[in-house]
Amino acid sequence: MAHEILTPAEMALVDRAAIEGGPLSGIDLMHNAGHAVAALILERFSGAAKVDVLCGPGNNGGDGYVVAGLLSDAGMNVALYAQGRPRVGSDAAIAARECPIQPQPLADYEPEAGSVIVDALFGAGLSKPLSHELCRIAEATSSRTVVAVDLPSGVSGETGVILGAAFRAAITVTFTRKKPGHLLLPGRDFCGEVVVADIGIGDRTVAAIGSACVENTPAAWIGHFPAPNINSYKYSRGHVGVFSGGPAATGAARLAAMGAARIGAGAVTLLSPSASTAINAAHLTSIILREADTLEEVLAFLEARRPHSLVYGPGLGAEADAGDFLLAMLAKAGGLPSLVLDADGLSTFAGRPELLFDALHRDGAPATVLSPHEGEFRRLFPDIAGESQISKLEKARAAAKRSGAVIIYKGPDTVIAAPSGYAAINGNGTPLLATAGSGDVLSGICAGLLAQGMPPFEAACAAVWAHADAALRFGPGLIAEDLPLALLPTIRELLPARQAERWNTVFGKPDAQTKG
Ligand SMILES: NC(=O)C1=CN([C@@H]2O[C@H](COP(=O)(O)OP(=O)(O)OC[C@H]3O[C@@H](n4cnc5c(N)ncnc54)[C@H](OP(=O)(O)O)[C@@H]3O)[C@@H](O)[C@H]2O)[C@@H](O)CC1
Ligand SMILES: Nc1ncnc2c1ncn2[C@@H]1O[C@H](COP(=O)(O)OP(=O)(O)O)[C@@H](O)[C@H]1O
Ligand SMILES: [K+]
Repeated sequence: MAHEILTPAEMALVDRAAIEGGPLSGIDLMHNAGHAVAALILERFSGAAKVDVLCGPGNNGGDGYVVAGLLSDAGMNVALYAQGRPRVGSDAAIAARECPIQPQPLADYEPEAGSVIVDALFGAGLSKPLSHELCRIAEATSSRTVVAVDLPSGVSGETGVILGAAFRAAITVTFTRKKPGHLLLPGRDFCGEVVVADIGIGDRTVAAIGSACVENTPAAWIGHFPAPNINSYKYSRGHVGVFSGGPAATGAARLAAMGAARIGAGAVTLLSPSASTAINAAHLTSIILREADTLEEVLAFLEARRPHSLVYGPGLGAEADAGDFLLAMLAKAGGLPSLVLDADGLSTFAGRPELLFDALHRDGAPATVLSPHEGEFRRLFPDIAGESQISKLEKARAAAKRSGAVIIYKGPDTVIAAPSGYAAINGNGTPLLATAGSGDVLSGICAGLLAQGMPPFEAACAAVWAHADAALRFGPGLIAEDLPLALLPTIRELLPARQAERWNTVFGKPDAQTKG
């Protein structure tokens, strides 16, 4: 799969394996990397008055020397500024020797208007915060056009964290695969457009490293995306149960219900306390309404209607009784359908999360997706949230392992992680989603996909991607009520893609394996 995300350490292993396996040597790869960056600059910025190439002491700097030589050969006005000389015998030292331009000391560098700046200071090897001098240069270039080689210097490729300060790139050209720092915030914000260049390392060499992380694109889950069969009927297409809150908080559950219905669940039942029945009835048409005040009434519904998934949390109130009710349901219901816990269904376990985790690890526990935003994550996993050294990716993985559930760790850089450690980082998030109730719709979309038989990790990934894609297509002015209907263009493109995937399967390409 060509959508793996590699940590800098994994990338170094891939580089080494490629060099050892041949036919390309380290300097060949560096030439290819430099070619990719130079070609992009010639394509996009050939009219620039000048190109200033800033080179560091390692192989990132080596790429910079190649870029400088190529652009100069192509007739551009190039100046080179270097910090430190490459280590004798390194590929970067070869590249520096081959470069026809004499480097000037980086300390003398002052950006000029009209120049394009190539940041080839540090990439995967960034090991400490930028010095004061480099912070000054990063700051001085912040309003200029910067093309970053591999990563903007100062961005941690592993975590996306900024070490001291970072260059703000218009375009980042990285090699072979993206790194977490290209997708996780704040790094993503410093990368600008990210271009992944092929420098001659084959997919097999990458696959052999066994990265357990992908970028969340349809390629990661389209093989599991549900499509109705010709003989489907409403309940076989997927039946979702959504728990409604009390009379003052019913909207959240209705948003989830509409999300589930629009993503293709054939039937959605809103389980409503009797006090909320009238208000829910006044707002619902195709969604089925069922009164349920007690655990017995809920269990009777589960027994009689056998829904395929449940949404528990939006609008329920974060008091302890919401959690107690869920635990009782988990203890009593045999073969509970898959479950999406969101919002109050998470917050109700603040201070006692192990009660939930124990229940989810028990034999016969349902497949569960937890979809916390930052605050809910902190309530359920305070120690993991407080770890300053690990990335959002690693936090989501640790939370999934501990809870036994798939985690959708929401935010502008949503991470989805399975208890196995397999994870995806979402790249299509949009601030248009920062609107009240959009998370409720997401929980419904996820439950709708689960009800249609999508495995939990893939359902979570698909829900996150489709949710953001719908928002992007709808555009400014979006509110949560718009989201279910806004899903239609997204689904209309996904279904033919699913069909094409089926044909690939018929012609021998293996169907996607579940990663959950
Ligand atoms: N053959 C290959 O593998 C290929 C590699 N490729 C390219 O190589 C890049 C990785 O190269 P790399 O491993 O040499 O690391 P790089 O980013 O140059 O930094 C290391 C140097 O910087 C120094 N340093 C670090 N942080 C610092 C700071 N804050 N302030 C000051 N100094 C700092 C660090 O010092 P040290 O930590 O040792 O003290 C060391 O000297 C990768 O991003 C890609 O562009 C491509 O050509 C494709 C083929
Ligand atoms: N700035 C942003 N960029 C991208 N996605 C965002 C942003 N802010 C919020 N989101 C997304 O919007 C949704 C908000 O969910 P949540 O915080 O639970 O809101 P609510 O409780 O109001 O429904 C999540 O899917 C989150 O990832
Ligand atoms: K760089």
